[in-house]
Amino acid sequence: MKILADENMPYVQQLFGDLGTIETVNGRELTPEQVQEADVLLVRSVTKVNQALLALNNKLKFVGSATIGTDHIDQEYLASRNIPFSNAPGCNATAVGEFAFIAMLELAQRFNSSLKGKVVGIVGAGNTGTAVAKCLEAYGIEVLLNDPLLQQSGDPRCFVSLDTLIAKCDVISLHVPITQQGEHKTWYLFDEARLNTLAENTWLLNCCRGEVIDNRALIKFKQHRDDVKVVLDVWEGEPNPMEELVPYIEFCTPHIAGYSLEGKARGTYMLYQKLAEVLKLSVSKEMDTLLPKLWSEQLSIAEISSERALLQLARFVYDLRDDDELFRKQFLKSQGFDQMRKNHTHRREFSALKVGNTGQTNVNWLSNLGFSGVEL
Ligand SMILES: NC(=O)c1ccc[n+]([C@@H]2O[C@H](COP(=O)([O-])OP(=O)(O)OC[C@H]3O[C@@H](n4cnc5c(N)ncnc54)[C@H](O)[C@@H]3O)[C@@H](O)[C@H]2O)c1
Ligand SMILES: O=C(O)[C@H](O)[C@H](O)COP(=O)(O)O
Repeated sequence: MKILADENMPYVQQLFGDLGTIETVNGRELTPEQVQEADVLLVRSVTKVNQALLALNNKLKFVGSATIGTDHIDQEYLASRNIPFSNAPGCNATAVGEFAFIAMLELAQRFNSSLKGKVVGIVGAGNTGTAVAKCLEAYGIEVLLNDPLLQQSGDPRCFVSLDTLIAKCDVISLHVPITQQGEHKTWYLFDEARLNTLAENTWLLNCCRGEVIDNRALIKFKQHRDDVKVVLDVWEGEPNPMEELVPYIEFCTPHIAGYSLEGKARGTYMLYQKLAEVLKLSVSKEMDTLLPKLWSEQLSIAEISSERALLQLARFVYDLRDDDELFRKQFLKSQGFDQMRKNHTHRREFSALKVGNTGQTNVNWLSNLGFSGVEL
């Protein structure tokens, strides 16, 4: 069996090695000729899987995408050819949640403000939006949710309209899929008109898909609204963000909010489980055996006495400033955006850090935030 896998997918050899021959490929540049002989195709978000890509292949038994988003997959076409497909819902939700939380702490530090006391609005309350809310609520932040689809489906949480969220929130974090049709389409959800409704001093974060914000309109908006601060992990026209936009953005990253080691491993592992199901094989491998051990058992804290101290702890896990600095140096170079993604050192999730409590009792909330080993 020939298994074609994106080169940016960790643990493919360990999980799929027994099942066939693995060939790794540059997902962005994959051609129909390369796919021709594949029995299994494992991709990430940069590969458009459609009729054009699969035109020469008549033996494909499974397509898997180790991602949450599925906008790069023509699922109707796969179904028409009876090719089973699976993505990896939720695989990197914790990574995105922690990324957005850390970015908010960084913004607070940069603008001599405090995240504590702000109201945060989450647009799209699925896996990643809920993961952000979990971090914020653990830290005692008030969160408002907007998700008309979940609201209509009877989700028992409390929801508000997007207009109310914009009016009431100091911080807005976007977590919707990209959709181009229907009543709740998200393409340019934040267009010029909506950007102009943002309250003074709003912080806006986008960790979902670039085209949820009209990036040209954002440039125009920022030219006269310096009070609004923006964090972008995703960009219209990836891998080529608009050059004029970058100077207006507080923290820039190349679509790596979901790039925790755990998140990527979970993505590959979920495809392994799905392929085993499709091929009627038993699942013989455990995900936990793939990951390195807990990161540190040494870190003992008396208490997190201030938001600054919390940021220090967060930076120990992931220092967003490093990626931002590298992004500004690299994004205009040929393949700069993709090289940064390819070479990204996977950060660990909070759960990989075992924090020892040296006796104080007021650090219990850190375990709600996701850290391991915090005890009363
Ligand atoms: N930056 C990254 O690395 C990264 C990582 C993971 C996911 N993503 C992106 O984030 C998206 C969301 O991921 P998820 O796991 O939370 O997906 P999800 O499907 O669990 O949740 C998305 C939610 O958005 C809601 N929604 C859809 N249209 C909406 C609208 N117009 N207004 C408000 N809510 C709306 C849906 O009802 C759903 O509950 C993915 O589709 C993917 O494109 C990016
Ligand atoms: O949809 C997702 O899960 C993310 O956007 C994904 O993690 C992006 O990373 P990529 O698949 O492009 O490596």
